[in-house]
Amino acid sequence: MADIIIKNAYILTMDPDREDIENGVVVIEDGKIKEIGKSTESKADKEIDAGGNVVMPGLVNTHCHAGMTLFRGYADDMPLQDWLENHIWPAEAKVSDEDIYIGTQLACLEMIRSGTTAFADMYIHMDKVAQAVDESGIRAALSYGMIDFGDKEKADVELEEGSRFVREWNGKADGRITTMYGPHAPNTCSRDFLIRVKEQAVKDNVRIHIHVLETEAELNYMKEQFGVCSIHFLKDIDFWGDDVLAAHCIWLSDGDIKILAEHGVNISHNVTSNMKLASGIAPVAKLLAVGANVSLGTDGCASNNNLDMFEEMKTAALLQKVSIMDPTVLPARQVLEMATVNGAKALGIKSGMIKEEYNADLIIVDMNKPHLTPAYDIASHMVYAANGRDVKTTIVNGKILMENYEVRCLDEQSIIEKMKKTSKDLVSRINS
Ligand SMILES: CSC[C@H]1O[C@@H](n2cnc3c(O)ncnc32)[C@H](O)[C@@H]1O
Ligand SMILES: [Zn+2]
Repeated sequence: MADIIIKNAYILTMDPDREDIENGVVVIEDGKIKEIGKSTESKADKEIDAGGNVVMPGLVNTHCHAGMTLFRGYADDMPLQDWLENHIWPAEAKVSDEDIYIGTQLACLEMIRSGTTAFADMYIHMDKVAQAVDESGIRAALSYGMIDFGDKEKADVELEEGSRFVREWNGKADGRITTMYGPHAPNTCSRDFLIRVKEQAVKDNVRIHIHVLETEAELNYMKEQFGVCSIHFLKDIDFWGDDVLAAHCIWLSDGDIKILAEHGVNISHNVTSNMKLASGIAPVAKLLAVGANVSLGTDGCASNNNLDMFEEMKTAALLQKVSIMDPTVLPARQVLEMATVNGAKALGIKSGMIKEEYNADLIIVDMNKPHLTPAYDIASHMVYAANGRDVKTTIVNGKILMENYEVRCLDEQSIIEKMKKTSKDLVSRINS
């Protein structure tokens, strides 16, 4: 007996070996996709009639600071350095475990509502992040964000905390939680520290999540300090590999692009955050053209200001087209691939496709909407016309987290109320 059968679905498989299936079925058992096709002989405890709506892989957000929902709209309209040093970091110094817990609960709620089934996170108070992820039912690759600023004692403390977190949470929550090392960036972490982090990550067999070349200021700093850009600097210390998830990668030369592709580095393109902070335009079309694995991320809510991956898909496509003045770059299917297949590859999870034996991480998108009518091309609609509010049902690891717009795994109203109170308390703490 299977757990769930979804019938009457337009299945957007995202599997390169399998075309979309109209009027299809998806059979789910033990957290995995057991069968897909036109019909099935299987029986299940639960049947969902998709009503002709779209069933597709859940979206994978490959760069987030989930707890930063706490700072949604807190410090807008300024460049990265001023934003981080004068607003965000002083505020983060005042947050408590409980603040991060509620911030992450809200983020999970927002992601589940808008069709994200897995995300990569780098932040602080990570035990609370992991607890919120565990309880929500979502999937995540979590890392404690480490900064040493060249201070040896701080480096030891940060690496110890990063390692403790990696060991304590890897594989927890029925395997929904995996862990990574999270050195913040090449201009906030010392060379020695980055070497130690890489060694430790290899030893522990986990991946690394890092910000790279997000700003021109970082590029200039690295050239002044080390005579090379961050890409060459990290190459020289043997940091690069397919175990690395590099967020942003905006200020790249053609040579840098080649290095990233040759080393199989996973690159998270965080287009809305890059536009809001006016950090620059990442050369996504060039990266994809040389075979680099580029996925999509929202970044934190203070630089976005939401976690809607449908918005990221549309904005990523439009910005590349206009920046290169070529409407053929990043067509809808390729953007969908970035948000699903490539994202899953970046996190090292068997998700991102509707395919037998893959994790049952999938969503149902409600097509019965004025802005989705008519529907000539489903992939086009998912990228250019739909938004996160069109997601009707979200399933992760074979568990229904939201059905017919009703979130089951979290108490939505209580989380919203708690965040309203928490944000008021936090602002008075920051200003005191
Ligand atoms: C030490 S935990 C992670 C750290 O990163 C900060 N952060 C959030 N968004 C960005 C960004 O776009 N670039 C660099 N750093 C960012 C976050 O506030 C945490 O302090
Ligand atoms: Zn970030």
